[in-house]
Amino acid sequence: MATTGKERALPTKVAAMKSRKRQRLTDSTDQPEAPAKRAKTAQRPDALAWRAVPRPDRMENSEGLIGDLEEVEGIDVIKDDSTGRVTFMSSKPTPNGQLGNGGDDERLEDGDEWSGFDDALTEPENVVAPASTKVAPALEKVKKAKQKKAKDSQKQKQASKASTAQTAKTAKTAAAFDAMTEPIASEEVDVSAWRPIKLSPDTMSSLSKLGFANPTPIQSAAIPEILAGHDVIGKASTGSGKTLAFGIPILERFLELRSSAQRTEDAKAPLALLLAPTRELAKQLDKHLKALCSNGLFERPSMATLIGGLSMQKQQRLLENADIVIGTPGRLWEVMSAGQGTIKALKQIQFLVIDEADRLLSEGHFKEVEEILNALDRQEFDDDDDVEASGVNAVPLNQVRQTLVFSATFDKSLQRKLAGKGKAGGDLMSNKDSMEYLLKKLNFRDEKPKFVDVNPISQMATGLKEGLIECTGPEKDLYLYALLLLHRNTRALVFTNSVDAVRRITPLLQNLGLPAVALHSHMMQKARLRSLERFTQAAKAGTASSSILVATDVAARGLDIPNVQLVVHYHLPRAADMYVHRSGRTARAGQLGSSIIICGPEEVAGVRRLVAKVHARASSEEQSASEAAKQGFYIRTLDIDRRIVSRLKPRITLAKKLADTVIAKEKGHNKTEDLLREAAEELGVDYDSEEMEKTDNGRRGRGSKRIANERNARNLTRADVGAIRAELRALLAQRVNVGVSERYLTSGGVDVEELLRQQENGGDNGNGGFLGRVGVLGME
Ligand SMILES: Nc1ncnc2c1ncn2[C@@H]1O[C@H](COP(=O)(O)OP(=O)(O)OP(=O)(O)O)[C@@H](O)[C@H]1O
Repeated sequence: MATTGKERALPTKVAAMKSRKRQRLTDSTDQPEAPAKRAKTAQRPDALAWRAVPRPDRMENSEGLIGDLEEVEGIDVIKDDSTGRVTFMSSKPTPNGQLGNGGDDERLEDGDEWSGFDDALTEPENVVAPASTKVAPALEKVKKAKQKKAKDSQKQKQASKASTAQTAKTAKTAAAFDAMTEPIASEEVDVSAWRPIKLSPDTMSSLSKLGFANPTPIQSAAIPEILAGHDVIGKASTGSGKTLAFGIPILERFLELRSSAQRTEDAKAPLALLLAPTRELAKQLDKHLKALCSNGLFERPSMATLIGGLSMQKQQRLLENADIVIGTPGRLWEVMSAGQGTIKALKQIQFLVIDEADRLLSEGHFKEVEEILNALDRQEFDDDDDVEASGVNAVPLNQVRQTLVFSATFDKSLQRKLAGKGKAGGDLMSNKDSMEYLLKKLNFRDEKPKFVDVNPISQMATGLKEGLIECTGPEKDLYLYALLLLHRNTRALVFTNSVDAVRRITPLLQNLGLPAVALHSHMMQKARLRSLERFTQAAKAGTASSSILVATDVAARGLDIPNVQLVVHYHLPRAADMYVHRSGRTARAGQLGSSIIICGPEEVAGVRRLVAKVHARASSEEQSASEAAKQGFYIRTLDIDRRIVSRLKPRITLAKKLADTVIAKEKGHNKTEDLLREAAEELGVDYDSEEMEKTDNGRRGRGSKRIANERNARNLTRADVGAIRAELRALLAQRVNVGVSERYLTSGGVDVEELLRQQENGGDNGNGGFLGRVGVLGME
């Protein structure tokens, strides 16, 4: 194939890239023509209008090995399969300039490599589209031509059908996030309490429309420091408004630059870069900030949210014009390193925000975070602009930006150091994935960033009540059921430590007539969103119906789901900070909520220590756990009347049988797994940590018994299953006599809370016969 002189000079790798690109271009031949749109003539390749393009950032350090890159637009590459001959057909622009000129209408159609979320979720309607498309434009154009040609009448019909379904899906998926981030109020409120912070009238009016009458403590404390230009490390309890603590100053700076016309279209670089550990949290940041900016009369900042599952090209284009960039480290690094001039643009950011900082580390994102930070800090000069030679004193990049780090939890010893009370010295760089190391890498511009800790005594929300329920391992399901029955008409989040436990408990609760949905990391992204949507919709509706989300720790951090009143730790959290984050899904934004741990008798002492540690003062980090416990916080055991719980047992037994049947049949087809499982059983070892439910102190749990149950369940016939179902239905409709009066519990119809309220108000046996003061589970 003939090539341009320049192209011949390229190394093999780049030539191969081009050749791959062209190979893909030949696909256009299998689509019907759209003659009205173009007039084509065969051209010699070297006669095509090749145009130089900048090298992707990742290739910048190629030390001259890679020659110039070029691209060409508006051509079709036709390959004759029989001769292998390739012809380049140039396409003349149509009179309205729609083909090959990067016009708006084309942009609306591209980026169709949807894989995960819907486009509407990521393309903010206020984003001004880039004037020219720099990313692989030839490929883009031909793809669009291909789409246009493909619109024959039959396909059009299918497309319109699909698009209707897609629109519905888009709206639905978007709704899941909407629900998570719904502003608290939509009526304007008096915001005079914000005056001491000295915000602009635009921001004040936004806050008023959001219904946020008062700043939260972290907002009061952090915003002035950030506005004064300091680096800030912010710690505040879960649900306390940390997002706007950094979001408001970013908006303020945006408005300031806009009004002083410093931020012209020509010199536009992103103002802020926000890193979040998960896709859900990145989307949530996006929604919170949009909500803040959407109520004012000002022009909103453009936002680009870079997360996996979406078209890279589209994200790169969004980035070109973004004021605020939000991303998960993996995708952000991918986009940064493949982009052209992206790193250079991001070096100019004025704010770098690390949200849920400790989770970034626990999610194993450290390497990417490190790459991003290194790239942002690398000082670069034009080829002939050697610093030493020129004697130019460049402004260090970290001086250009403020760094803001936020979380609800920080390691206690780190907190002490940040607060200036820790021991000096120590090898900070030795523990490479520690928070301390991250903070070192962050290269703050202040010698000492401001550590804003608005809750040094407790990391827990003030409206949170905590308690524990003591029962043996095999009784956990029973007690969970009893607890959820007692909390009918509430939104409850049940946390487990394994995906398998979620898979088992969810159908178990559903069989018992409770509206449970599952959320874990092995679910497809769309299924995760669907679960969240079902849960949040119920939560948002605020109806009397209950709603239960059974989840792994994937849901533990940051998610702002409104109106969750109860968090249950079915398994003990693996670390103290996880207890804080899980419990933080309730009692948010000044509301009330309960967090209840279900644990075995042998675990109680450990649980008490864990909870006491969480409540212990940051300054007393060196004290022993028992000392911390003595300090005051003592998590109470909630008494549940065992006689009553035992009456629920037959229901649980049947519901478990049913759930086991479904699980066993699902697994039934996997012979290898069975063989491995049985072999492991014979050897008396765990087959898989997720398959074999363990007790939380690491001892072997009920795995063997469950395998036997599953085997039995697999052998059940359809008639057997039908009989169990009928038996369970009958049981669920029956009274569970509390032994004191004709009170009863069922899975439906009876409002247990009402029942117990009556008892509290002087009904027979004021103690309820079932639970001690159930309204707050004895936690008043
Ligand atoms: N000043 C305010 N007044 C009332 N509500 C607020 C205020 N600021 C934020 N909120 C609301 O409080 C809720 C919790 O805020 P946010 O998600 O920022 O908490 P967070 O501290 O980041 O929590 P987490 O640590 O769990 O991530 C949100 O729904 C938010 O809209």
